[in-house]
Amino acid sequence: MRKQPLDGKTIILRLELDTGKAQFGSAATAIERAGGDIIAIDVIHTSRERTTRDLTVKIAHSDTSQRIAQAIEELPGIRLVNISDRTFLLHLGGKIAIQPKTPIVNRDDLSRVYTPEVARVCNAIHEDPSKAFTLTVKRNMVAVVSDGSAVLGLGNIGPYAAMPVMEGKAMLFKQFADVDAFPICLDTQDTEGIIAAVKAIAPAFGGINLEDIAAPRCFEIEQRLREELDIPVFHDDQHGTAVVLYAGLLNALKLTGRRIEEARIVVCGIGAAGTACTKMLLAGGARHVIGVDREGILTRDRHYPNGMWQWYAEHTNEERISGGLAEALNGADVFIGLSAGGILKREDVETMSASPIVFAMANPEPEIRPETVEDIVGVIATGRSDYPNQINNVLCFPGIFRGALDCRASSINEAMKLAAAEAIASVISEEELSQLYIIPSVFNQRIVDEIRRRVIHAAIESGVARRQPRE
Ligand SMILES: NC(=O)C1=CN([C@@H]2O[C@H](COP(=O)(O)OP(=O)(O)OC[C@H]3O[C@@H](n4cnc5c(N)ncnc54)[C@H](O)[C@@H]3O)[C@@H](O)[C@H]2O)C=CC1
Ligand SMILES: CC(=O)C(=O)O
Ligand SMILES: [Mg+2]
Repeated sequence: MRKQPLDGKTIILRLELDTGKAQFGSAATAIERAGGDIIAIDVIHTSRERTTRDLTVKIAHSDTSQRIAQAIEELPGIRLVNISDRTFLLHLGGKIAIQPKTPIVNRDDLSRVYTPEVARVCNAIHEDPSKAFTLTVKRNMVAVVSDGSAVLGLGNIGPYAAMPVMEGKAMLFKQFADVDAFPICLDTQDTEGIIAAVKAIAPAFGGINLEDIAAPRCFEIEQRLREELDIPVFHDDQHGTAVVLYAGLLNALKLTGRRIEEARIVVCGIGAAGTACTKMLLAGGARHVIGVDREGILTRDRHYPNGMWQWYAEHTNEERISGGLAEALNGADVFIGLSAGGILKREDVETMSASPIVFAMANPEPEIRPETVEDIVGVIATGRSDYPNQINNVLCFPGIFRGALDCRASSINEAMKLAAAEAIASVISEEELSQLYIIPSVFNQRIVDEIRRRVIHAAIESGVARRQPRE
């Protein structure tokens, strides 16, 4: 079985028990019957009338916690105050913090980090704004900007609900590439409003990572910001995803003995990620790409009000195949899913060519679970950490920004993206390449350095580097 087992989840139940009415033993029995394994009990508060206890319970499946909650609700004199799981506990108070680099222990320190001495530094930057890169956090700071309109595959959940994802991205930047990143979730979904807000905050940042902004507005926002700012602006869902997908596909094609020029490729979900991935595939030589969205296959026989779809229809599906996902998949070699969870069925995969490549990249739920088709596919990958072959933009954005910041690039261009894709693919040697290992793990220590090195080289060669960093 290829699926890596999910560790049993630990939840913490806070129970309030009325003295006299409630029996703790009945709660313990109900929890065990519902599938929970009590591993610790803490008394939080006790009085004559009631007792509050925290029960740490191991569960094997996510739906067990709901069953436990229902079972407890039926017990007299016992109230379930809340259920927290370790994931929620980990999010308490957010996941990142800002730390000063030097302590302030006396007035002299205070005078230098703040007024009056800081004024000399301000004046130096006023005289030469490029000094902001050396004398402020700008040099190593990236804004992770979202409007909450296409958060993972959860859709338009808004800026507050988007924060945990953006904080997570900021953590990954720091953890993997020592880039200081800050989550900025904007309370506007207006294109001009987003552009204005990002331009207004740009002085503090050396780069802008746009995240989870829905198509088609993400295209204009990115293009305008690229034109109007002199720091890299990178829409991660487009380009980070495309870079990693391309790297993974190069290896999967090699493994299954296919050539990109001949492979019949179906891209499902023609939004931010699907569009950028297609552009990268076309630039890499793919000639038989078909795009499918909710309304079916995109074809040049139709006119689309969405300009990007119009472009897409004109540059793909030369054979003018029409219909839905089933028609597109018939005989296809590759499925690339960037759409929604669970939409691909085993019967669909059975109509593809022998040993097809299936990249089900929707998050958090892939288009199809690997265990459903692992016996009939050549390669399967998802965007998740709990399966082998994780195709996720986290493999790209830390390293590509590390490189761009270190050479103070004014933008992240096509040459740098291609360099990043080649860097990722190169981390796996011919001997290592296998069905379960077409893409390196995010924990592979070589990835960020390899991407950084090649991206800096590409930036210098293509003339966007403003500084030659030391190796
Ligand atoms: N693994 C990875 O690294 C990444 C995965 N993703 C995932 O890809 C998905 C799309 O992300 P974005 O492009 O940013 O969103 P988006 O909102 O820009 O695009 C999604 C597209 O999928 C289409 N779609 C939805 N349901 C569909 C269905 N049943 N059949 C066909 N098309 C359908 C939508 O109409 C839309 O055009 C999300 O689940 C996201 O989590 C996105 C970026 C990176
Ligand atoms: C991975 C990612 O950026 C997404 O699913 O939106
Ligand atoms: Mg994203």
